[in-house]
Amino acid sequence: MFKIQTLNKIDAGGLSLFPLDNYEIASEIPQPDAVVLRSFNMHNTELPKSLKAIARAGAGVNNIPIDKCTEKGVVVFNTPGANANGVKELVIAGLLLASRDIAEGVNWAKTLADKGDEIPALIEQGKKNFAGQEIQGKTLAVIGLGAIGVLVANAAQALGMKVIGYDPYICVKQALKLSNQVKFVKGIQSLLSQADYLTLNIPLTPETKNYINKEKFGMMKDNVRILNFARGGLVDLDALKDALESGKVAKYVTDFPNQKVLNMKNVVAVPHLGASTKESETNCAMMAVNQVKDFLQDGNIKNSVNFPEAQMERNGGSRILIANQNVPNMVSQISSVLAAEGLNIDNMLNKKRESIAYNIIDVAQHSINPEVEAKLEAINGVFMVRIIEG
Ligand SMILES: NC(=O)C1=CN([C@@H]2O[C@H](COP(=O)(O)OP(=O)(O)OC[C@H]3O[C@@H](n4cnc5c(N)ncnc54)[C@H](O)[C@@H]3O)[C@@H](O)[C@H]2O)C=CC1
Ligand SMILES: O=C(O)CCC(=O)C(=O)O
Repeated sequence: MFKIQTLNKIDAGGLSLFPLDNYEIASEIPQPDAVVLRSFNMHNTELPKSLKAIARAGAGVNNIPIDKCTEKGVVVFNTPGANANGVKELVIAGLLLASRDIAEGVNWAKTLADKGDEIPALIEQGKKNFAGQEIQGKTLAVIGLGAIGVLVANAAQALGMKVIGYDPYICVKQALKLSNQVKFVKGIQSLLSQADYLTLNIPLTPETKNYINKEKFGMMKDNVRILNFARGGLVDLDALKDALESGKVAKYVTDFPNQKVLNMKNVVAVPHLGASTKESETNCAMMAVNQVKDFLQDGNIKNSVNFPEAQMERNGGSRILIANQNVPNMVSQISSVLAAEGLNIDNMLNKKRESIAYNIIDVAQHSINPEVEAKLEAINGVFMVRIIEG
C-alpha cells in the first residue's frame, strides 16, 4: 500500500487515478511515500524518511526545497504546460485590465447600487474617469518563452499587437511553436526599451529574484504596463513603488498581491487565479498523479526538476533503483554487489543529470535478499536505493 499526502486541494479527477486498493490518500498521513501539492510552502516542512517523491500539480517549484530533496533522494516532479492555457487566458485578461480602467470602473459602478433611476445618467457622467487605450498596434514584450510565454505571444499577436520575445534559454520545442510574426530579441535592454506592455513568464529562482529592478525600470519607456502572472518575487517592490509613483509604470497587474503591493497606486491585484480553472486543475492533477504512480510502482521518472528522465519497460522480474553521485566507478561497484548476490542484470538504464546519476536495474528474480539494499546503500556515493520485487 502506498501512502499519498495531499498538501493542497487536488482535483478529484486526478486523485481518482490512484487505485484505492493500492493507495491511501489523505491530507494528514504518517510516513507518506509521496506528497502531491500545489502552492503549499514546503520550505519549513520536515521531509519524512519514507518520502520518495513530491509532485507539484503545476509549473512553479519555488515552494519546494529542491536541493534538500535531491540530497535525500526525493524525486520532485512538476507538470510542464498542464496549466499554460489557463494562465495564458488570464494574461490576456491582464492586458485588457492594464489598458482599460475595468477594475476601478466596475468597483465604482457598484457604489451606485442604491441610486435608483439616476443610475444610467450617473454612469454616463462618471465613465470619463475610466477611459483607457487599445492594445492593437502596441508592443508587447514577453520575457520567458516557455509553455505560457509562447501561448501569450501568439495570442497577443493574433489580437493585433506587435510582439517581441526574450528568452536566452528557450528550448527547441517551444521555439517551434512560436509564431513567426513574433520578433525574438537577444538583449534585455533592447527588449525593455521597445515595450508598451511587458509580461513576465519566467520561474522564480535565486537568479531571477528581483529580476525587474531599478536598473531595468530605467531601461523602460514611460507609461509601460507590466503584467506579472509568474511570481511576486520577480519584481523589486521598492523600485516598483517608485516607478508607479513617477509614472514610469502606468499599471501593474499581478497575480501575487501582498500588503506592499495592495497599498500601491495603479495596481490591479488578482488573487493567484492564473491556473484556477477546472481544465488546468484537472490537467495538472492527472499529470502529477500519473507521474507519481509510474515512479512509485516502476521507478520511472518523467518531468522531474531534479532527477534525469529515466523510463524502461519492466522485464517481469524485480527492479532495483539506485541514485548516486555522478562520479566514476559507481556502476562497477553496484554490479559487483549484485553479482556477489547471484543477481544477473537483465536490463539496465543509467541516466545522469548534473551531479547525480539514476539507475534502473532489472533482474529475473522475483524476490531479493533484503541485505542487498543495505549493501548497495553502503557504497560511498549512493544516496537512494529502492527495490521493487516483481
Ligand atoms: N499565476 C499562476 O497561477 C501560474 C504561474 N506560473 C508561473 O509561470 C512560470 C512560467 O511557467 P511556464 O511557462 O509553464 O514554465 P516554462 O518552464 O515552460 O517556461 C519558463 C521559461 O522561462 C525561461 N527563462 C528562465 N529564466 C529566464 C530568464 N532569466 N530570462 C528569460 N527567460 C528565462 C525558460 O527558458 C523557459 O523557456 C512558472 O515558473 C510559474 O512561476 C505558472 C503556472 C501558473
Ligand atoms: O496551483 C495553483 O493554483 C497555482 C499554479 C501555479 O502558480 C503554478 O503552476 O506555478
